[in-house]
Order: sequence, then C-alpha cells, then structure tokens
Amino acid sequence: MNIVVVGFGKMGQLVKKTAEEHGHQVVMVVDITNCQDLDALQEKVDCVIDFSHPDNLSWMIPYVKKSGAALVCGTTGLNDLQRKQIEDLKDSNRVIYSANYSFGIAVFKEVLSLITPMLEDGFDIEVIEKHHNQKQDAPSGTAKLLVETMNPDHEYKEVHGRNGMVGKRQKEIGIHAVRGGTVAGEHTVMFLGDDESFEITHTATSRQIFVNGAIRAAEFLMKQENGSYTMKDLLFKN
Ligand SMILES: NC(=O)C1=CN([C@@H]2O[C@H](COP(=O)(O)OP(=O)(O)OC[C@H]3O[C@@H](n4cnc5c(N)ncnc54)[C@H](OP(=O)(O)O)[C@@H]3O)[C@@H](O)[C@H]2O)C=CC1
Ligand SMILES: O=C(O)C1=N[C@H](C(=O)O)C[C@H](O)C1
Repeated sequence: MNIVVVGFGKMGQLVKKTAEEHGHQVVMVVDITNCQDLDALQEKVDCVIDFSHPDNLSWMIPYVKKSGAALVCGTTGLNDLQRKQIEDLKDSNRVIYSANYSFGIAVFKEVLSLITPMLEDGFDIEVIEKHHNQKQDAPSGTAKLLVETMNPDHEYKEVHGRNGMVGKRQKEIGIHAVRGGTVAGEHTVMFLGDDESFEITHTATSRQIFVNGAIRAAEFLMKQENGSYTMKDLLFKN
C-alpha cells in the first residue's frame, strides 16, 4: 500500500517506521508546510494516515476527495464541524476516524455500551484520563469517546473538573484530565454506588498499540467499499 503520513511528531514517526516494517511504502510525509507538494506526487496514494493537528484537515479533506485515497484519521481535539467533514467523506472515500486505535479501548467501548444502562440507577459515573505533558488537547479524545458511549442521549450533564461551591452531585458524568511525564495514555471509568464501587481502566504502556491499530485499519479499508468505518467493524469483521 502507498501511504501518505500526515504529521511527523511522536505518532507520525512511529507510523512511518511501522508501516515500512509491514512492507508498505510511505511515499510522502506531509504537514502544513509542504502539503502543496502533494499535487506533484507521481505515485498513486492508497491511504492517508493522519496523527497531527486539527488545522491540517483544511487541506487534507479536499486532497483525499480529489485523489480518492482512503483516510485513517487519529487526530483528536476536532470540533463538531471537523468531525462531520470527516464523516461526510463516506460517500466518496473509505474513511475511519477513531480517537483511539488500540483494541483494548475498542473492547472497553463495547463493554460500556452493555453495562451503562444497567447501572443508570444508583451508580455515579466519573472518568479520569492521564496523559504525557506534551498533550495539547483536554480532555482526551478517548475520554470524550467513552463519555459519548455512556451518554448517547445527553441524559447526563458532562462536568469538566469541579471547583468551588458546586453543590450536590446531579445526574452528571465528571471528566478529569491529568497531565504529566511520559504517560502514553490511561483511561478509567468509575462507577460509584452506595457501599460499593468498581472501575475499569485501560492503560497504554506505549504508542505502538495505537500505531498497530491504525495500520490494521488502513489495511482493512483497502478491502472495503466507500463508507465510514469504526473500530467495531475491525473487531468483528477482520
Ligand atoms: N487516535 C489515536 O489512537 C491517537 C491519537 N493521537 C493524537 O494524534 C495527534 C498527534 O499526536 P502526537 O504525534 O503525540 O503529537 P506531536 O505533537 O508529537 O505531533 C503533532 C504533529 O502535528 C503537527 N502540528 C502541530 N501543530 C500544528 C498546526 N497548528 N497545524 C498543523 N500541524 C501541526 C506537528 O508539527 P510540528 O512538529 O512542526 O509542530 C507534528 O508534526 C494528537 O491529536 C493526539 O491526540 C495520539 C496517539 C494515539
Ligand atoms: O495525545 C496522545 O498521546 C493520545 N491521544 C489520544 C486521545 O486524545 O485520546 C489517544 C491516546 O490516549 C494518546
């Protein structure tokens, strides 16, 4: 597969290395400074893999539409319009967006879909995410994804941190972001009841799990028709 890697930070560098180890060709590494050079690229591009910054979407979306390349997007901190622009590619391209390409989080999400309705009465929900001190967005895209999964109809108020005279807890999900050191990513959902509580934690001990998932997603897209896919599709179809 011929791949264009967008962003050459911590993730982009590992995506290039791992894609090449899988026998794929990284035909260009692009960011906002050289994206205009894509037009001169001789090779056909099969897939664009993006782990960078939301600003890159302004040129990336027109590029994938024009070229027909598949898109694997992992950049977080997107606004609603940017999420919709990615989703809208389903009519013209093969696309997958996930705030977390690890298989553990894909399974975690399925578990939450199953158990949250059972715990609605009597358990308070809090989410804690921990990341390295270079992370630019908060809360993490994964924390948002887990909250969306538990709160599809917005029945719970989403409360980011607490400070001051906040009053008694309402029907809410508390979301807390911790930043420090080199933590690759940890997400905990806590269910706190009367005289009992439990929590589920996913810990990434390196970024390689995200990269492996993203490359597997790209390989999966190569076998699909145009459409928008999710990590759940990879769990059950691959
Ligand atoms: N979905 C998933 O599984 C995962 C998602 N991520 C997400 O991937 C993204 C990148 O993470 P990571 O590699 O750790 O971050 P880095 O900061 O290491 O790299 C970010 C890249 O984006 C570029 N960039 C920064 N600011 C801008 C801007 N304003 N406009 C255009 N490009 C910009 C940087 O270029 P320069 O070096 O020139 O600043 C760099 O190439 C983040 O959104 C992160 O949350 C991360 C891990 C897993
Ligand atoms: O920036 C990171 O590092 C990560 N970002 C993603 C997120 O925002 O959820 C995924 C992962 O936790 C690492």
